[in-house]
Amino acid sequence: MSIQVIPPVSPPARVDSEVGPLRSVLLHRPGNELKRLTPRNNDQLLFDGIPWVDRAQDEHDAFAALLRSRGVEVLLVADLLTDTLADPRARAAGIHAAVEERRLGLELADALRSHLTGLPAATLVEVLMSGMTFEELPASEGASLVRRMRHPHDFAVTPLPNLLFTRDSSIWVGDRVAITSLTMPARRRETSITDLIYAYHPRFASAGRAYGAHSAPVEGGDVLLLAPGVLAIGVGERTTPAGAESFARSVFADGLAHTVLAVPIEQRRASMHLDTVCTMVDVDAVVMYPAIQDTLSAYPLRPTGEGGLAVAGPAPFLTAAAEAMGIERLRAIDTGLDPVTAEREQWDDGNNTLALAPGVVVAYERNVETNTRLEENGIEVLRISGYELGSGRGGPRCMSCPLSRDQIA
Ligand SMILES: NC(=[NH2+])NCCC[C@H](N)C(=O)O
Repeated sequence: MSIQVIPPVSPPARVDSEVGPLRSVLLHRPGNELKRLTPRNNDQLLFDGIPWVDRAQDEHDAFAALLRSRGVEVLLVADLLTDTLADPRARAAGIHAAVEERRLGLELADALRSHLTGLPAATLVEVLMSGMTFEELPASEGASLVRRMRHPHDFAVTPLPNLLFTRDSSIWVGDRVAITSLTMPARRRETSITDLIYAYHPRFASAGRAYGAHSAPVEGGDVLLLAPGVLAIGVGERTTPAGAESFARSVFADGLAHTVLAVPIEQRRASMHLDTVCTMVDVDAVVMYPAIQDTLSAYPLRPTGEGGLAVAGPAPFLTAAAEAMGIERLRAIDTGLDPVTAEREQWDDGNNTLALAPGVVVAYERNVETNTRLEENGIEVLRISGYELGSGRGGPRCMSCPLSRDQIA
């Protein structure tokens, strides 16, 4: 008698909330792109330090292992991108996005394109993620003025160290994926990679798109799916008011939401995204940076019958959110910290938790006080170390893009 092996079925891509049991997630294991960081370029590349890459990889592997041990399927960007580049259209598009003719000049851009076209998929993936210096270009390519005048260590293809933060470059809302529009020049090309994966990887062949080819800036770290049909969008250093407005229009037009709360956040690095100051830890609870708890506000946006947008508020965030979610109260778990500890732990992404299920979150272990208060409030905290990962200013939520969550019962 033969035993039939039934292959594991991938859960369908669909995300309706921040806390529904997590089934599948997109991560990026940091690689050689982090080795491009130097004290001269780290500010521009949005890192606050120079990570020890091997250790960052170990920490990331432990994060992925924790998720797997909890039954979450972990997909990695590099693997998906390698499969994706088997399609010649994907290769051409990836190369097109990586070669900046304006910076390289016609001569060198042509030479670089033909060089990249000839590379095997695995090497091309490496170049698309880690970039390429002028020195690394084969000597035969492009005897251009640009090449002669640039420093050998300058980048012919810029590296993408922030790929690690998969949260920001695509977002699932319901059964559709939105490719975001990233604000900072150092990150813009990341969306060409997510775009290719969702367009050409067989796994996502049937995925519908949200937010079309809009260009007003919206980053995934600013978008919280508070409840099915209710989104909060932070507006600050990254997502602009125009971005929040056009994202709202688009999710309304697609019937993916009935309310979007536009939430002003301070325009500074410490609070670059809404998820740096507030993340959901349960169906009716958030962990929030205490300093903003009383002042955070929201402009509720709703569709009008004729395809327009009604803008209300501003109203206190917690009240507006609870009303839109149809619950009596959205609890902001009081981490009860003194202002200095709160500020230190917020900086280290203490408020940036990833929910694996209602009341179960992944958090950086270093934020001892915040984690203790979460536990005192009945939240299960799964700790990971992030001493090296954290130098990019991102925690467990930033480093993960949920592809599939179960509905909340
Ligand atoms: N969702 C987030 N909070 N992402 C953090 C992104 C950090 C990254 N270095 C940046 O500045 O863009």
